[in-house]
Amino acid sequence: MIRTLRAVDFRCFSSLALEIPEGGALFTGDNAQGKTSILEAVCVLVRLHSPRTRKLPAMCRMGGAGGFGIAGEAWEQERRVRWQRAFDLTVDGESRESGGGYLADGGLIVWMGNEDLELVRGSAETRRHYLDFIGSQVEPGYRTALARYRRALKAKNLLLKDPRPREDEIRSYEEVMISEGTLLVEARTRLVDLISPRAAISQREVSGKDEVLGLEYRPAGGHDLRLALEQARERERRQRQSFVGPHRDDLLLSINGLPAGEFASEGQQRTLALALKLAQGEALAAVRGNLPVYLIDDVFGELDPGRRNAVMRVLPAAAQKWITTTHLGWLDESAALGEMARFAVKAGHIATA
Ligand SMILES: Nc1ncnc2c1ncn2[C@@H]1O[C@H](COP(=O)(O)OP(=O)(O)OP(=O)(O)O)[C@@H](O)[C@H]1O
Repeated sequence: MIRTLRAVDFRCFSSLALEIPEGGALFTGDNAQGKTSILEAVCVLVRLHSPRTRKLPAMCRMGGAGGFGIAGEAWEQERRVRWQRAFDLTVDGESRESGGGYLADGGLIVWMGNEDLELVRGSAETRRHYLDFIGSQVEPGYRTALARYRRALKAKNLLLKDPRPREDEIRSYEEVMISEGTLLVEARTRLVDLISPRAAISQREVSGKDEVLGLEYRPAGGHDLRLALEQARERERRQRQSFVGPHRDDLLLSINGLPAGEFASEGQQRTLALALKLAQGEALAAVRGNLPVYLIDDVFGELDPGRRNAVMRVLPAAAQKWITTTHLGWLDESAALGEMARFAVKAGHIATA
């Protein structure tokens, strides 16, 4: 878990210093005061990644020196991230030369935010990312298989666009796609088996109703990628595009047997997105043997008070939670929140609430 967080010139904060108890913290404040930025800083400190942007300069405080720094004690290591055109990373005072080296012994986090609604409403790509994120954390070899598959796919697509495609070369890239793609399909099948029952329970608990959640993994090339590629060969050559393989997979989501993106109410869709993230957290905890830190960014606004309080109850009691919300009037104070600090956030300043 995370004990301290410090930041300099990050988003709207010229400087920020927090001590967080085991249970976590609740951050309240009006819109545009800096609540999300605090959670984003944690995400960058732990995973070198922001769920809001891929553009690192966007995180440097406007009017600052053109860089940012974030540091803190996370999982008993003192981590420090500095960025100014490039990363400067240290763990316990030792420099880490690469992002991979920095991340190798970092902790686990689960980000829950309103943008998760895209998991239900958005394209299949969002759901593939969701699976890939879990796969990379819990399946040995997943990240490597994905990288090799993507490289081979890119090369094949380039060759298909060539006015005189070289069939031998295309076939050799297809061999890589078949071997790595088969690993991905097998791993994604296992992941969906791991997540499904957990997500289904969360859906019922958060909704407080008998909402039956269905997750169905749909591999675009079926379970026999070689056969699927053979069958698609003519069409792929004609249209100069790759149509089959894990880059076209989807995860079909349904509630009470109906496709969730088209039929579920907004509240049900939001609950489903939360259920997927709660399942992600449980899957990470089950396989890796330690609890992730939950970063929960203002997901409550659009849920009815029953569902809001149910989310609080369903979150693992022992996990550290960092929660932002515009107000706490709805919170059932009798819920076992554990020891959580409370802060009020106003115009880039934080005060104990
Ligand atoms: N690089 C930056 N430098 C300075 N300010 C920034 C930067 N990026 C964003 N901001 C501003 O920081 C403020 C806080 O943004 P943040 O998203 O953290 O607010 P929030 O409290 O989570 O709001 P909401 O409740 O609306 O989600 C906003 O006014 C935003 O425009």
